[in-house]
Amino acid sequence: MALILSPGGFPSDEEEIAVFESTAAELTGLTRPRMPEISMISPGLETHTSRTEPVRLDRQGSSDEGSTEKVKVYLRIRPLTEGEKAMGEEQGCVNIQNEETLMLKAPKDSQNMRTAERGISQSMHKFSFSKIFGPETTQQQFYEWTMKKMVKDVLQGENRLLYTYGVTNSGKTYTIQGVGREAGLLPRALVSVFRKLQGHLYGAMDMKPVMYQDVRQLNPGEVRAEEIHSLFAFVIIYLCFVTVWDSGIAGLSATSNIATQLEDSDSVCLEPDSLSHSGGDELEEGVQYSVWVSFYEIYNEFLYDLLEAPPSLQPRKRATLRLSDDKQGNPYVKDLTWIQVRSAEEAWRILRAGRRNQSFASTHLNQNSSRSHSIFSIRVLHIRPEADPGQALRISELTVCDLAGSERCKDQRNGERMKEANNINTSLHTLGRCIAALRHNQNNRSRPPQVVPFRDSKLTRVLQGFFCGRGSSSMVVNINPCASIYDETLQALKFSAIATQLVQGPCTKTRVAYILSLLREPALRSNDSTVMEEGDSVVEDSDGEDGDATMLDTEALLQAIDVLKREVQRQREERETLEANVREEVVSEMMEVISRMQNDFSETLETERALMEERCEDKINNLQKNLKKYYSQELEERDQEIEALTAALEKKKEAEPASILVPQADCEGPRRSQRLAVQPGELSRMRAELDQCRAELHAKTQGMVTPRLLKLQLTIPGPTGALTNAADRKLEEGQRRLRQLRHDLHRLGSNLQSGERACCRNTGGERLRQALTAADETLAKQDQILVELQNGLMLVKADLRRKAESLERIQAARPQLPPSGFSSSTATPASCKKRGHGPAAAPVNTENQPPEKRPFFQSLFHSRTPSRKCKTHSLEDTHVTPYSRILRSRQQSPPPSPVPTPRSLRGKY
Ligand SMILES: Nc1ncnc2c1ncn2[C@@H]1O[C@H](COP(=O)(O)OP(=O)(O)OP(=O)(O)O)[C@@H](O)[C@H]1O
Repeated sequence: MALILSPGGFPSDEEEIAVFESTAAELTGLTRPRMPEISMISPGLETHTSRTEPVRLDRQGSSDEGSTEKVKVYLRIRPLTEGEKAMGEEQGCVNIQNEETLMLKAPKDSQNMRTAERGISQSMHKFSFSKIFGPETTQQQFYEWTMKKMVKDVLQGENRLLYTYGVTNSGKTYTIQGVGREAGLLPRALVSVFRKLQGHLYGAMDMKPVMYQDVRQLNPGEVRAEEIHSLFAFVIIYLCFVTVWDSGIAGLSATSNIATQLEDSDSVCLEPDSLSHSGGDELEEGVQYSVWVSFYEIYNEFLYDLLEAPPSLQPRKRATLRLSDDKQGNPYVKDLTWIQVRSAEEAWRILRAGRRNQSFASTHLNQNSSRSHSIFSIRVLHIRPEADPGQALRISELTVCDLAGSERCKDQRNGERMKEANNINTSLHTLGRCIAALRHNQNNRSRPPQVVPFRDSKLTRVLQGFFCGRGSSSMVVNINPCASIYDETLQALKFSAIATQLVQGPCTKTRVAYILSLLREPALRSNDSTVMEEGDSVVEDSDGEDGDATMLDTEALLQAIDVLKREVQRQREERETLEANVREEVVSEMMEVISRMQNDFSETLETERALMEERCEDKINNLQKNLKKYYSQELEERDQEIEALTAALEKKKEAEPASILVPQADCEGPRRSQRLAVQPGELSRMRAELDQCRAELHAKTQGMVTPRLLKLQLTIPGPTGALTNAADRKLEEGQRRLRQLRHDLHRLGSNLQSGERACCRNTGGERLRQALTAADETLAKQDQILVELQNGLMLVKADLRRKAESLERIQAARPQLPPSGFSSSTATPASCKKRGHGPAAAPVNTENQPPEKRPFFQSLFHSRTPSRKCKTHSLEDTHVTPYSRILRSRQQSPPPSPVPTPRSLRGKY
């Protein structure tokens, strides 16, 4: 935690947005949103006492306490010490403008100034108080203004609370207890009380305050025990027995040292002269007073009795006290020690003895810092011994609470101090929240009240009664004008600003008047004629609003109770009806709101949907437009390309001699060229491969022709068997190469197919596909022809073998003939001419060759078209189309090689 908790739950400086003026501080949102807690204290009216039951007494209010009177908040500024001045703490940050107004000006090194420089908060703050007391104010002056009237009120039967609040080392303890001859408020109040009660003290000890604010009639045994207890306590006090208590938390050494210091230095002088004499003129005639005191502290959210007598001399762990509620739900400290005192000195000594048990410690700001909230109470029993012996008329109380100083947790170097500071700040914070909630409820009476979080800390729980009608409270704010603790001082003043807005809780007198008015109400009495009649007499006896309930007789009071019960019942029913109506209204309003929200939501949804649809449509239209544009551009480009290719093809066609083109190739050429042009890279590669194939095919064809011719030449003169075998080998090799070529051709066909596919996607694919199918069919036909040619070849080979055999036989028959006669290149031209077909064709062969086989053999190497047979071989190599060349290469492939069927090829397309 970096900064001290703001007790009132105020926003930090960073959150401030305007000049802070205490009287205008708004305190909304400080309480938790839960159902209201019933915190009003019912005063009760019982006056009958029994000897065993606790007695509930009424608290009579004074005439000057109205329900609209603001809570008194006094500001006291302590003087700077010489040391502090020397350290430059005097920077004029605290300025008294007049008796009620204080101006704070942030010193340059303060957090407030830093935030002010950033424009987040203001550096000047104005606060209003009931009265401001400067550093020069004496203890006597301060008492006169603050406590004197409270003492008077208490003796008249009222309950009063005075508590000090401020940063540590700001002078709270000094104000309450004083130092040396500078007696504080409490010793002065004690002196004043006993002076006023001089001659009016009740001597017996048979009545004792118990619980919340009851009186217990003691039996003789209890009286004796009480006397022994008091005597024991006094013995301890008078012997100045220094009992060292171990709080179990704070540690021994600090406590014992402080106790010694108190004993040595903190001897407040109760000088009679210091108090202006005031007799007991205002006291009731015939009433005697019994004065009891108690002293306890709240340390780390535990309650410790500071007047508990030690059972042994050994230090021991202190017992904690419990908080309990009486039947009416009023909180009280259970088993708290109450000691009857007969003089101010006795009371003062008890206070001093209790202080030895209090938790003090040395902090960096205060060497003798109170680490707990200490609460000293004086209860006065008002007794009429003659008129009503053994009964207390009423009980009143003066409580003085010295709150522990708030301090920044981060300043604590010790872990225990840190824990203490945390608890102190938390309880002070809760006190601030309670005050804020009370103020909110007072300012907004028409609205349901906020929950006042009294139960959130022990401190607020024990002080709850003073804020809820048990009595009135006053607050003393102590500040230290040191510049170094300016930020903490500012927070303390903000907290006090809330209290200045608080109105005192309704006094008891108002309630009595209310009860009496109920008895006078004819409407209430109409249901019960008896009550009305008897109530009339009550009304006659009563003195309007100022009437005293104690003046009524028992019967009247019983009837009043009945009336009140009915009134309670009526109010309860009214409230239930009101609640039901409110709930109904809330529900209907909520339903309206929900339906309105639903409609709004549907409208919004509809609008959103329309908007989305519109956007989507726009997007689709844009997309369509773009696609259309893109594809039309693409098509245009393709068309242009096709046109260009067609033009180029036609041009080429015109340039090429038409005679060398096969019809199929003629019709297919341009289309294929178109495809090739579409895929220039791929098709040029294929074209190159085709050319290569063509070259190879040509070479093979030559290779095949040559062996055959050679064979024909050699069959006649040479050993025909060897030549035939060599020719066969060559033929087989040629066939193998042909197969390879066929395979290559097939691959090329696949490539062409993929190229065509790519081409067909964007161009007239269907037409191309049809053309290819037609080409395939042509290919198939050519294959068929090829097969036939293969068969023919086989026949030729067989014929050749036969011829070779006959040649051998002839040679065998004519051994004188030279064997090289036919094979020599110098063979007689006559013999050659006889054959009519060049040197390769032997006359025997020609004669033995079946006449129909020759065209077949020739067709193996030439076009089948008779009109083109006249074309030379050189033209075949240079001018035939690639497709016709491929076809021819297929025709030359041997029969065993797999021939692709038209069906299988078609399937590929
Ligand atoms: N009005 C004053 N005139 C002279 N001295 C004062 C005055 N107020 C306080 N002092 C001195 O200031 C010092 C701190 O005062 P005190 O112990 O009362 O502070 P405190 O607020 O009770 O601190 P803590 O909360 O830590 O207990 C003491 O030495 C006290 O004597």
